[in-house]
Amino acid sequence: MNGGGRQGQRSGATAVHHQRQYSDNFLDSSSNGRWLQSAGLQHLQSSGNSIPPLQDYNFYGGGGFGGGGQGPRMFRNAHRNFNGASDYYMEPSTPPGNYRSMGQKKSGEDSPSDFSPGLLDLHSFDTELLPEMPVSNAYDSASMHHPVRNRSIDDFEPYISNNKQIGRARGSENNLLKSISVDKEKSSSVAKIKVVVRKRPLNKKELAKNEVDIIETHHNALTVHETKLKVDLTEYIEKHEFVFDAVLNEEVSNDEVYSETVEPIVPIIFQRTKATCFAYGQTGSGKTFTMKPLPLKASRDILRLMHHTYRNQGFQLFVSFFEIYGGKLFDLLNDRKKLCMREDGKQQVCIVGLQEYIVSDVETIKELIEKGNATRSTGTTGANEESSRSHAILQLTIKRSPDGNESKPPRVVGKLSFIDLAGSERGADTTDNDKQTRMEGAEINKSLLALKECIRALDNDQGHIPFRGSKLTEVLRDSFVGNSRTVMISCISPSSGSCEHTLNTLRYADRVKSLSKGNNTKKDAFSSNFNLRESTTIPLSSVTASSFEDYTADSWPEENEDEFSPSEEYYDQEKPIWKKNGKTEPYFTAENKVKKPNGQIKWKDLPKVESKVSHADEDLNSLLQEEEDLLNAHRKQVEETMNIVREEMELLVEADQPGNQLDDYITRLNAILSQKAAGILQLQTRLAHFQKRLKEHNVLVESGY
Ligand SMILES: Nc1ncnc2c1ncn2[C@@H]1O[C@H](COP(=O)(O)OP(=O)(O)OP(=O)(O)O)[C@@H](O)[C@H]1O
Repeated sequence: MNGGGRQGQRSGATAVHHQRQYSDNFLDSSSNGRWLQSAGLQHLQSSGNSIPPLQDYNFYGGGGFGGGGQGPRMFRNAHRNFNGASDYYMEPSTPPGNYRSMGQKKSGEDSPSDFSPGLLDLHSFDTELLPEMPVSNAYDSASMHHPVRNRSIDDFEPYISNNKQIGRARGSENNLLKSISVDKEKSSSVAKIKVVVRKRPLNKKELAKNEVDIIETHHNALTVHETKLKVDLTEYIEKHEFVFDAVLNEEVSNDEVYSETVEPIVPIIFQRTKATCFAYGQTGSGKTFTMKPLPLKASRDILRLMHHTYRNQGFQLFVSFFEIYGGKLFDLLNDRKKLCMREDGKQQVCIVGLQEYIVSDVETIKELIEKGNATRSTGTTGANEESSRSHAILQLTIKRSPDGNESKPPRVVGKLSFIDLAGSERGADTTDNDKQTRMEGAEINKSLLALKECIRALDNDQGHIPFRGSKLTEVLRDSFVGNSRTVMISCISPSSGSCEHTLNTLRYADRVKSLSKGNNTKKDAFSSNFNLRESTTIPLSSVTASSFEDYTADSWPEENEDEFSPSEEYYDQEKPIWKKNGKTEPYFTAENKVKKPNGQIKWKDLPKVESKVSHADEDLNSLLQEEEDLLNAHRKQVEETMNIVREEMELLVEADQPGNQLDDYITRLNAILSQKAAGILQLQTRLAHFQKRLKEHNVLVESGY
């Protein structure tokens, strides 16, 4: 998680050792601010604006949701004032307040609602009166469960009118309201899973190390330019191409990120849907920077809807905020009270004791978010000075009393969850870290591994999805099943030094993308996995370090739309392998003369019998092309397998701590690898067959047939 401005502690933040300090300094998200920031000159940025724009994440202080800013970090390693393994799991700093266990529920009140459960379903609480909660001394402004004040949209105006982007805010409001009133049904057309990639700018550290930007973005696609070494140690560039639902480059503001990701799903949560937005990526890639402003922007839109479109319909908005740290749950709005996660009889996840606050204005939500962020666990990693060491989950829940009868306890209508995942680090990056950080890393990697297992299981249409592998996956369960919407924001660093991490993140994102509705056929899923039309070999000497764009324009071969797709070939092995645009074609036709991926033809390999039979060239070329495509598919298989092995091994090594049950993972990994090995063997057999045919063909041509 990113360090935020922390020059003065806000009055609302209770001063406990793990809390962050805040300042109202912020970096303008205007292009000027961004320029200064990316140039490492943020200290030159004016901090005199006392009322920053609502949409500026930096207004909300330090890291975590709503935080930001670049001020000096006063509390480094905030959660590490203790040493040694025995102190690893931090206990809540205050005793439980109004703790109410599942067992205390009155029987018969657990009536099922007629809507689908939300993430971290709180049905057990929704169907009974919410507990009376004390108003925190340190947090008076956030009145808990006070009646909705029924503020109208006009209540927001004074705040917004101070905002230099008022026009934009109103525009956005109009868009939102219009889109809902015109067609509520449209909400059902929002993609079930949307995968967005966000690239951050190079940071000071990377620039100082002369690292270059290796990510080229274009619309919803991006290309990673990976520098590799041949066996003779000459360098070449390998291109990896990916396509996602959206690709946001370093120029894109947090406002635009919101419009692209969360804004479209806000109206849906009034339609009995649960939605989740989570950020994934290596440590320091920009997850917190991206996630922080989203909940506040979303709650502003939710409140607008409640005050306009759904005025007087009895909707209420609740906020809760907790973290998963060291495999345990802590309430970030209740002095890190330790929470229990339980499954009810309907396999719905409940978080027992989680404090919810009823809110009716943006200010209160902002303060709650600040409070939660201040309480969140952070530490320093090799790649990020102030890294999120926990998964933070902020939930906005809409509830309503059944039949509009306010004497009845409100029930969940919909829920929007924001998950800022802790950053993953490879074992290789963690050598400088202390024991505490390494253990945190192990726990984080274990949960990310479990998440990956779930995604893989869903991808493979496995009957059993191992959601119970970690607390994180239990929490995320509802994001992937049932009536839900999920937005995954994959954050990537542009730097050459992070290439391997970036490719891992993008492959992970690609896997999640393949779960998306309308995109979930095996073929699509796997062809998306094979978006990696890599392996364009180019001498590095001809590439200027900073300008891949120029290089692409001038020297790189055009992508051929008709290019053979090895993915289809491999995963659809019952069909003939020669396919163009999805159509099967005969092996030996003149039309099959397809450019090689690198635009070259290996004429020197061709036998010297060309002119005797006119169509022999074409046949031969087709055969050679087929052979080459097979080789490419084979190479990709091997590479993919190696990537899986490397990735998994790193995660396994990191997660291999006493108490972690890794047998399951290892068994599953073995199964995956066996499957891959079988695929490779099959390709090798086919390749041998082709080589035999090629030989026969040469014999025929040489003998004049
Ligand atoms: N799009 C961006 N534009 C400008 N700066 C960015 C952007 N994304 C991230 N940064 C900066 O990069 C640094 C790391 O970002 P951040 O803390 O969000 O990473 P993270 O992925 O949350 O890391 P961790 O997982 O370790 O918590 C911060 O200084 C942040 O301000």
